[in-house]
Amino acid sequence: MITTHEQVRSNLGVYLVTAEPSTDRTVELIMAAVAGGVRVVQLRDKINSTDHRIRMLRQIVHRLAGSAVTLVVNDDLDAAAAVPGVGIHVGPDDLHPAVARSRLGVDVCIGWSIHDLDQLRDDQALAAVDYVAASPVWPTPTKIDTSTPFGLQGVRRLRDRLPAELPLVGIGGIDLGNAAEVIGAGADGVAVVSAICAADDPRRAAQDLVAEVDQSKEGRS
Ligand SMILES: Cc1ncc(COP(=O)(O)OP(=O)(O)O)c(N)n1
Ligand SMILES: Cc1nc(C(=O)O)sc1CCOP(=O)(O)O
Ligand SMILES: [Mg+2]
Repeated sequence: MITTHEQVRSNLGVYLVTAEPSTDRTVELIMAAVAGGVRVVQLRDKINSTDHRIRMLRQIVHRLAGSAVTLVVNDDLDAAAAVPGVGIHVGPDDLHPAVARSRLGVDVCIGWSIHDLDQLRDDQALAAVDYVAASPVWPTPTKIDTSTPFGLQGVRRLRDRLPAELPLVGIGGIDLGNAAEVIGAGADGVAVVSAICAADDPRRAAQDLVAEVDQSKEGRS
């Protein structure tokens, strides 16, 4: 039996977090990114309603049928619970990951943002999640209410202190020019919004990032 940690690890990686708000164009953007090699996707839309997110998730699940892509929704437990196969990403100011796990079961992916190393004392949270995110690695105009950036040294420290089996992704200010450094610091993947969503050719942007990340991971092993 493959655990969701192992599945998520094998799908990382480049992790697409969608730009807000979500529309039909978001679904096409996800398909382009997946065609470019992305295997983990988060629908992030804090503007629209749960009903809207559920409709978006159903469309995305339908279009991704038969693929092994990991799909999560940001923050919204009711939306995740309404659509089989959809997991959730939560931060320290959201519901606790153990609450999400008890509602969603063991077969979907649950991710958790780490804003500071003190959160590593929360054994229940670490036991409930399939990956953690270093949040943020660098400052980003895409989300301005972040905590103090980890930087590469912070990512290394976080990797050293995490349970070895728990995948780590970096998020915040990551693009083709610096993704390799985040992987070099010990991350298993990079999560991006603008590097794919703001690209003229999202499929090509995803492909280039995936190639860069894959090459950096090979160089590490
Ligand atoms: C992969 C990933 N990492 C971090 C975040 C940020 O989560 P959070 O701190 O809860 O902030 P919001 O996204 O809810 O504004 C994320 N969404 N995805
Ligand atoms: C959704 C999100 N969460 C962050 C965190 O630090 O927790 S940073 C972020 C946005 C990342 O956007 P971009 O790739 O354009 O920098
Ligand atoms: Mg959140």
